[in-house]
Amino acid sequence: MSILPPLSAFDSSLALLREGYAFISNRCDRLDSDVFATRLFLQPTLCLRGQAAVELFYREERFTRVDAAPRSLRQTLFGEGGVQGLDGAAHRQRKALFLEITRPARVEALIIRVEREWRARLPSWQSRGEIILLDELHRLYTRAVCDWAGVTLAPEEEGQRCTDLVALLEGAGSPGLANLGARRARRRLERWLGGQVEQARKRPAPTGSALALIAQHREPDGRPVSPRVAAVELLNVLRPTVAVARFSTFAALALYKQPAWRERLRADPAARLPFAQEVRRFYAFFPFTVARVRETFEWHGVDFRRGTRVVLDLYGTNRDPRSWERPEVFEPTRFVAEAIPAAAFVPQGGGDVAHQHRCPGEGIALALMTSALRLLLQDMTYQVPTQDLRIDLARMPMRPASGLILSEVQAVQRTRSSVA
Ligand code: HEM
Repeated sequence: MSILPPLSAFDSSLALLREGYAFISNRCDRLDSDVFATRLFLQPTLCLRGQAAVELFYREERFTRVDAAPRSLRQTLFGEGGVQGLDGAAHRQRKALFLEITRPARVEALIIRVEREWRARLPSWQSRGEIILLDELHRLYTRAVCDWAGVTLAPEEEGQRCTDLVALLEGAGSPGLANLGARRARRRLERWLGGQVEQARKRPAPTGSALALIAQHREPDGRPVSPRVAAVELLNVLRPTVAVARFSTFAALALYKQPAWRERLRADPAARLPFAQEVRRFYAFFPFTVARVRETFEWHGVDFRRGTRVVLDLYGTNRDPRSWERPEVFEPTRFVAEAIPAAAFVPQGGGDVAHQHRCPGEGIALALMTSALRLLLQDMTYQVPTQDLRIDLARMPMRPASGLILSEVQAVQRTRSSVA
């Protein structure tokens, strides 16, 4: 028996595109329920929000990821055959590869490259009147992550590869032409990286690089992954690392909006981590994540029928007033003072990273964000001119409209004592 609250619309896809990040929360609030049934893109769908829902969603015996994401996302954001669509032993083996790639020592090596690249670009930023931080960070992270991953990127192709990587993010959540552009970008990127995997199998790539580890990876049956699937997995490292540019830009935006925190973070490097955590909670990237019901079961009086698509609201969970005091206020100290329940804070998914689909890139995201804060606070001075900083919740992934324009950038001469 199901006691689902009724929703009047036959299909809610247009409402989803109109309301974006707020789509699930708006309905949960209205229906006073953490679960509701609807149709999205003509498929029956259950939408979930909140801590208890997160705990349910990450039970592997309840849900599968095979064939879960809509085709339009698989052909743009994720690719076909990657870790996101695997279950069980195949998933665990592939996931172990990502945990190897994102080990803390490797993340440190990435940060060294990013900081070197950032400092090298300061004179050019200084000579231009204004820069758009989001665009600059996309370029900078593309260069640094390719070098770090062992991927050859000629200087003349940096612009196009960066544009394609960003198109995967921007096009995935949009209908029409942008989505078509993202599909084309994926085909170009997979061809390019598939070629590099084939090369790496003949003449090994730098030891320990993501390219080398992925090229050498074996499936549970002992066979190597095909060059195309290897390219999908390499893109699963490059694309989201470039995407952290958004979180770093939001960190810069939060510094601008919170001048008192600016001073505090300058004086106290340890406060930068809780600040970055609050940026991940307050601003957002992935609105939702998706699975399908493995076998029919009942939860809170609601039927979860086998095969039904289920969408978990990450954004709404991170702002759920039952878990967060004054969730609409940007307040980094909540990450210092309070013990945060794991299922309440899910900007990059929940559950256990080795066994479930939680993002393996949280260490990279936090390290890149705290490094961006360090560079913005210590290595440069700049102004934030008047501009359109509004954030449109219907635009997925979200961004400040202007991309955050910085003007009058000046490099700060570093002395030994200024390096923290
Ligand atoms: C902007 C920062 C990032 C955000 C917001 C983000 C968010 C997410 C989310 C929401 C998921 C899905 C969780 C789920 O379905 O349960 C995910 C999965 C994943 N992320 Fe990230 N991520 C970010 C950065 C990274 C980075 C830097 C990497 C680089 C290694 C990465 C690699 C992956 C992979 C491979 C998966 C699939 C994991 C699996 O299916 O087991 N992500 N991410």
